[in-house]
Amino acid sequence: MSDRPLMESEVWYPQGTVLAVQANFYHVQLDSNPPPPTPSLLCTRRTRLKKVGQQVMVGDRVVVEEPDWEGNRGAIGEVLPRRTELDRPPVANADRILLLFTLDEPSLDPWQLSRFLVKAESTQLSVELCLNKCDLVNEQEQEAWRSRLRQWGYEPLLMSVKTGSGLEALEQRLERGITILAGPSGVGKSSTINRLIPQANLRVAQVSGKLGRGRHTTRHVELFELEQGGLLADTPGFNQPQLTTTAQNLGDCFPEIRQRRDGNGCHFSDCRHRDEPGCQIRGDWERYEHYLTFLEEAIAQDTAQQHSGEEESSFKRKAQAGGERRYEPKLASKKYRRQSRRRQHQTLQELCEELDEHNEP
Ligand SMILES: Nc1nc2c(ncn2[C@@H]2O[C@H](COP(=O)(O)OP(=O)(O)OP(=O)(O)O)[C@@H](O)[C@H]2O)c(=O)[nH]1
Ligand SMILES: [Zn+2]
Repeated sequence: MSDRPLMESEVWYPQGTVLAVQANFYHVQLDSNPPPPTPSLLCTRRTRLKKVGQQVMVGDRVVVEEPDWEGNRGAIGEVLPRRTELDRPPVANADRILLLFTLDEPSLDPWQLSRFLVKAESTQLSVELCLNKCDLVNEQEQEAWRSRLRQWGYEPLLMSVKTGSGLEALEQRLERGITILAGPSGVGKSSTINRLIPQANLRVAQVSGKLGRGRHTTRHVELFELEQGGLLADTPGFNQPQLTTTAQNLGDCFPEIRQRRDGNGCHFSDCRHRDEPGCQIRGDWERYEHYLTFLEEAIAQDTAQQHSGEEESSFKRKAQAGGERRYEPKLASKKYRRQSRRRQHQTLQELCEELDEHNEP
């Protein structure tokens, strides 16, 4: 077997990660060989990938064929299977969302934070919470918030871009995989990126110039390499994210609920945790009030969606009259069913539409 000639398909090609997409070009950061700094190649996409409609996203793991080391060029011949996929911001293989907030300037609004957390949890990526500008508040206040947020199920990282405190710990939390940075306006997202990735400014400016648009549009996403490892994507600020989780899935977005139901579940598998007998979730925990409020929103949205679905389906029946009838299986609401991938896309899509609205003139 070892004597037979090497088939073309067995030739070793380098692999890498797509950091940015510009028109039909892909910036691919090659894996550790040769380290560091790992060369980045400007790649095109093989025609056969185009033919089968294989898209290449930022964050994709790809195989680069025929690398031209002198000219720093290559061609993407294969996209490896994605672990996760967000539609908008369009990022493949993201691992976590880093939510950045502040205790002061602007002061922390628990409801707003809760909304952001639920929205972030609804992507099913892991969620890191970071509180910036801790130079503006005293130790006591910091400690009070820390223990309060622990009750919510989060271990917040307090930091200050201004003094540099906490930045090392932040880098440690981000040193593996792909992180998506999000948070309301003015909390220091740009400052954080510029501090962690000094060359980000420069690269962003170049890309923006070519594309003729600012960096704060969700259609342009770029991954920045952190010095300690890990990749960071920036998303623009937005103020009140619209919650799009179904009533059934809302509980999944609260660590307090996930934790409480790990013991004995509620008596009813579709318990909404309001006034049902045998509920294990209802009770004296701070964000229970948030849960109830968001639940009302979710129920209203579910109902609105159901109505529009009914209209749509009666239209379809008419359109198909006399033709072939198709029955689609309905998914029964299972206890704690995780959101489908489609749902995940919708959620992010909505998130991004809000971002666009907020940022584009
Ligand atoms: N005191 C203090 N101010 C900070 C700190 N980090 C950032 N700032 C200030 O906060 C303001 C907002 O910072 P940005 O980095 O622009 O915030 P952003 O989150 O990118 O804001 P958007 O672009 O609106 O989304 C700036 O005036 C920063 O100088 C900090 O750690 N301490
Ligand atoms: Zn319950």
